[in-house]
Amino acid sequence: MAQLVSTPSVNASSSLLNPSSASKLKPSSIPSRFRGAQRREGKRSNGSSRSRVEAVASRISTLLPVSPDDLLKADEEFQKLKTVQQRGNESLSVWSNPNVRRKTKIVCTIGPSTNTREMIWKLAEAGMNVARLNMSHGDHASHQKVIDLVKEYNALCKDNVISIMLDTKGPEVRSGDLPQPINLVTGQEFTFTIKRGVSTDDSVSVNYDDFVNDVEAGDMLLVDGGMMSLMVKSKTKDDVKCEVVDGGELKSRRHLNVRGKSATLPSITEKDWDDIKFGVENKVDYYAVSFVKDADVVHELKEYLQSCDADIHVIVKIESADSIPNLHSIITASDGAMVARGDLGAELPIEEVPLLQEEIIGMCRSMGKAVIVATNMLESMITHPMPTRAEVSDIAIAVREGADAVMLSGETAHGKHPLKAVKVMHTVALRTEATLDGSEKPANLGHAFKNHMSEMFAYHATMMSNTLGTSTIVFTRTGFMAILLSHFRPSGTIFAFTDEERVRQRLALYQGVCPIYMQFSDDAEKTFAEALSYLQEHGMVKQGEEVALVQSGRQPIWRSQSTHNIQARASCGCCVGPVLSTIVEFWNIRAAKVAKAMATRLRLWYSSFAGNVEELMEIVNASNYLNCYELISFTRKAVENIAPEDAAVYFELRGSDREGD
Ligand SMILES: Nc1ncnc2c1ncn2[C@@H]1O[C@H](COP(=O)(O)OP(=O)(O)O)[C@@H](O)[C@H]1O
Ligand SMILES: C=C(OP(=O)(O)O)C(=O)O
Repeated sequence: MAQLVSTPSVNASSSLLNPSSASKLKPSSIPSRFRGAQRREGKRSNGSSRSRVEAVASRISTLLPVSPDDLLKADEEFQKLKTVQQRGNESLSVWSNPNVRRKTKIVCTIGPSTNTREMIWKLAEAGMNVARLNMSHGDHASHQKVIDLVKEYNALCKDNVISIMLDTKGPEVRSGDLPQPINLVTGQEFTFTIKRGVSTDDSVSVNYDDFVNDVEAGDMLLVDGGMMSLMVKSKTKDDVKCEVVDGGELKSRRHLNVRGKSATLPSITEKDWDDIKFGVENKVDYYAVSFVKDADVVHELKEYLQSCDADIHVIVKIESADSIPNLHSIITASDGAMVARGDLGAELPIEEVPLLQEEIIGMCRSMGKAVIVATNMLESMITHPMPTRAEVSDIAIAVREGADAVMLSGETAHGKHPLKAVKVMHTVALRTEATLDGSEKPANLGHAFKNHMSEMFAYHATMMSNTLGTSTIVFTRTGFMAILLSHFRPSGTIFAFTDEERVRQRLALYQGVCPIYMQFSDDAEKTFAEALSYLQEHGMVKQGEEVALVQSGRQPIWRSQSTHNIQARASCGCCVGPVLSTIVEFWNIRAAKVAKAMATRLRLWYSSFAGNVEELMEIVNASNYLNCYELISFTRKAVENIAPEDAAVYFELRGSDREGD
């Protein structure tokens, strides 16, 4: 069951997000598709917005979509409505905690610079949402310590939560350990050998025996994605002899890629299976699986996880040349993807990376999967306290392209300025988000979800909360509906209340989701009241602010017999009693038949709304598609015409579908 509620919102200030700071932008400095906030500002000061809202709303109510063309026209009208309505109370601005207000999440790789209690705490307070453990480095004992520290933080800190992501080493090829860095000079001869433990001035071990078989004379070897490069000249049984093309300092355990080739090892190696078991024992939230080449490996891992009853989500790292032809099936099989630009830009020509980034983000967004952009985002901050301008732009682009999260690697693992790097990422993401017109019609996820009813439900809930300018509160036991809502990218925050600690921890990765643990009461009103007072106590929602309530679940908290339920409410101050309720329930209404079933099964209860009931019924009777436009225009009229304390309007549609989350 799912449910949506709404009530009037209040502005809160934030240096980056308040309307006055947004209006300081020069119009010409923002591309047109990002000017929504400005358009709204301009219109807001332009006379009575309420009467214009009414005018547009009434036009919408006469334009009932009965064909695809009508839907387009209705959409145009809907866009006009959005530009004139009051949205000074952007729900983004109500988050007092930096982690909460920002929508794009930050993944931090934990390493020698950050693996202490003090640094984990400081990273979390600076904005880290996900702690990444790179199994290419460290041992189980050192990773165990970090996992324990993050869990300790999560247990103590009720209003912030950090996910744990275990990143497998995969079939990567690395040079061996060195007592000290070797200086490679352009033009010199240098040998990589499969013999173990070699480190001289002109040779070093590699960790992969088939390296000699995989490379040919003429291949270009890239160290650390191209920081240094060597041309293969010849090979023997054990050695690959090279000439240094671009020299530099070779340190311990550096990445080696052969330009244009993937290693022939399986994606999950024996070491990876060991690390995966370690992840199961420690109940991590995510695996980031390195060098995935096809969907089979994801199915294999998921089967294994199911066999040991481990509820861990799988993020595929897109970094192998071989993965590109199989992108669609790989992402379909997974819970999300990481654009691992380091290896991707080594296996493929570097100029392909931004194009692939955009394509992978787009694919994940259309398939309802999480997506992370990784590597080199603030690389210069490993040594410098300030980022380059190009790095700042890189973060902004990932945010605009719609990534769920952006990732820091060496910046937080072994950099000199880990906290500054997180703060820069936080500020740039937040600033960029403030220019995005989040009130756009939500993305259509097509048939990405098996549970089509839930998808449609989340779509309309998003539409309604965007139009009314509210945050969303979702009650979820499995996280499903919170994740679904996140994929539709509502303009307001998604406050996800869950009674499962694991779900709370997992949801930290998802764009726009603020996960909160709460025990659900059998009494739905009590649960609502507790959720609202939690948000008010924590300064996340102000008294009188509009909120939208959405509920979903096989074990619903709202009404035991229903599956889906949208409700729009207006509350006065901290009063949670319904002032305006619009409840739409779907039961066994298959997608194609939704419209008719909804209209014919509609029932209406009302009090103090006599004036508009006839009009409402006209809308409903004339329409064979009761959709969000009508709900919204109806809701707005009701809000504007009724004294909030005594209105109670409630209409309901029923079917018998039992799907849910
Ligand atoms: N757990 C760890 N222990 C020691 N060093 C680490 C650890 N994690 C990361 N690092 C260091 O931080 C660097 C950057 O991290 P990352 O990008 O995740 O690694 P890599 O690029 O080597 O795969 C690594 O190359 C390594 O030097
Ligand atoms: C994120 C990446 O993977 P890793 O840090 O494990 O090399 C990458 O290659 O960009």
